[in-house]
Amino acid sequence: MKISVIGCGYLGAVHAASMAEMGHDVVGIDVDEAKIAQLAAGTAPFFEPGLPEILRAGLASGRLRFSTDFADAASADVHFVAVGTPQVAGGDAADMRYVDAAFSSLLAHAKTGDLLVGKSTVPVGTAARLADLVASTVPGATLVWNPEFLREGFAVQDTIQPDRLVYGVPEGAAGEHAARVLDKVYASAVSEGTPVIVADYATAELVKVSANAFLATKISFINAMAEIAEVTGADVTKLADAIGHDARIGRRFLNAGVGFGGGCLPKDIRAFSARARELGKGEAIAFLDEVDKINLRRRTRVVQLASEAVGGDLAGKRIAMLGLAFKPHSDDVRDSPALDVSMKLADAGADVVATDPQAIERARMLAPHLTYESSIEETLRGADVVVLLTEWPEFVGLDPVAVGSLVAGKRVIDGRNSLDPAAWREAGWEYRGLGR
Ligand SMILES: NC(=O)c1ccc[n+]([C@@H]2O[C@H](COP(=O)([O-])OP(=O)(O)OC[C@H]3O[C@@H](n4cnc5c(N)ncnc54)[C@H](O)[C@@H]3O)[C@@H](O)[C@H]2O)c1
Ligand SMILES: O=c1ccn([C@@H]2O[C@H](COP(=O)(O)OP(=O)(O)O[C@H]3O[C@H](CO)[C@@H](O)[C@H](O)[C@H]3O)[C@@H](O)[C@H]2O)c(=O)[nH]1
Repeated sequence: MKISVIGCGYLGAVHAASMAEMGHDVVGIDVDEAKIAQLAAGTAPFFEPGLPEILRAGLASGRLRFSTDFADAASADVHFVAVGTPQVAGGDAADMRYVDAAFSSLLAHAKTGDLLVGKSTVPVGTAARLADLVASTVPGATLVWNPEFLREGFAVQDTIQPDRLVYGVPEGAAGEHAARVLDKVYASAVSEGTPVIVADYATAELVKVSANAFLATKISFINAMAEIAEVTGADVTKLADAIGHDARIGRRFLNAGVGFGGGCLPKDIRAFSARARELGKGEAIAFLDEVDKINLRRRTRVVQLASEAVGGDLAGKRIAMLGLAFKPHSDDVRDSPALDVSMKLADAGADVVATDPQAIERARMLAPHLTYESSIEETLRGADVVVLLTEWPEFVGLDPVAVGSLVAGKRVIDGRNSLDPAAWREAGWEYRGLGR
C-alpha cells in the first residue's frame, strides 16, 4: 500500500520505517529539514534499538523515503499524522498547533478515497472536529483515529507486533471501509491474531489517554506506598512483589522509585485533566492531580536524601549522577526525573557530574550548566554521593567494591531500587533506596 507518515519524531520515524518493513511503500514527511536529511541518509535522529537497521533496509529497498514537501504525500492513499502534542507553555492542556498545521498542509494534497489516520495523542473531541474539516475540504476522504501505544526502547517491536490495535472510525459504510483498509495496513499483525478494537472516535481517543492515566496511577500508587514505607521501616519492593502476585493487581509497572517522566505520561495526564475540566467533569479524574503530585514529590525526596547523606548542606559537594534519560534504552530527556533532580541538586549548590550511555547530548541542550562525563569511572571519581536515577544495565551491574575505590564517600542513593542493598552495604556503603 502507499502510505505517508506526517511527523517523523520518536513515533513517526519508527512508524514510517516499520510500515516499510511490513512491505508498504512509505514517504515520511516532517517540517524539520535537519531531521529529514538525517533520516534520508539512513541515520536515526534519536536512539531507538532496531530503528537504524529497519531504516537502512527500507531506504535500500526503495520502499522508504523522506521529504519536507507535503506534495510528496499526494501519491499515498493512507496518511498517518504523528506530530507532537506537547503541553502548552504555562498550562496543562495539549498544544494542538502542530496537529492542526499538519492536517491543513496534508489536506491540500489529499484526494477523495484517501484515509487520514490520526496517531498523535489528542484531547477527546479532536477527531470529530477534524472529521468536519476533512469533510468540508476533501469530500470523500475519511478520518480515522488510530492511537499508538508503543514504548520508547521497544518502539519497533511494539509497532510491528502491537498488543492491540484501536481504530476510531465514523459510523456507517465509510467507517467499515476504513477498518478494512487499516486491517490491510496492519495485515502482518492482524493475521497473527492481534486484537482489533473498532470504536467511535471518542472511545478511541479516550482509550489512549486512559491507558496512560492508568499506568501513571499504578506508578504513583506504589510510590505513595513508598512514602508510607519510609516512615514505617517497611520495604516497598517486597510489598510490590507480594501484592503483584495477585493476578488482579500484577507486578508490572509497580516499580517504586523516582517516578515517571518522558514525553508521554506526565503531559498526557495533565492534558486529560485539562480536557475533563473543559467538559465540566474535572472532578471525575481529579485523582490524576494527586497522581502528578505524588510523582513530583519523589524527585524532591531524592534531593532531600542527597542532602541528608552529606549532613544537610549540598554546597560544593560532588554528586555523581548515573542516568539522565527518563528511562533506560532511550535518549529521551523530556520531563526526565533524572535530569530534573540533577538540576535541583545543582541549584542547591552541589557540584553535579552526570553520565548516561545515550542521553548526554540531549541533556546538554536543556541543561548546559551541568557537567557531563561520558566515562562512568570519571563520573564516579571523587564523588561524595552516587545517585542512580536511570536503571541502565551498565549502572545496575556496577561492582560496589570497585566503585568504592573511586569515590570520596561511600554513599549511594538508589532512585530506581535496582541495586542489591545487601551487596552495597557489605562493601561498606551507606545505601538509601526509595521506600525501602
Ligand atoms: N514518543 C512516544 O513513545 C509516543 C508513543 C505514543 C504516542 N505518542 C504521541 O505521538 C505524538 C508524537 O510524539 P513524538 O514523541 O514522536 O514527538 P516528537 O516531538 O519526537 O515528534 C514530532 C515531530 O512532528 C514534527 N512536526 C511538527 N509539526 C509538523 C507539521 N506541521 N508537519 C509535519 N511535521 C511536523 C516535528 O518536527 C517532530 O519531528 C504525540 O502526540 C505523542 O503524545 C508518542
Ligand atoms: O514500574 C514502573 C514503570 C515505569 N516507570 C517510569 O515510567 C515512565 C514511563 O515508562 P514507559 O511507560 O515504559 O515509557 P514510555 O515510552 O513513555 O511509554 C508510555 O507512554 C507512551 C506514549 O503515550 C505509550 O505509548 C506507552 O504505552 C506508555 O507505556 C519512565 O520514566 C519509567 O522510568 C516507573 O517509575 N515505574
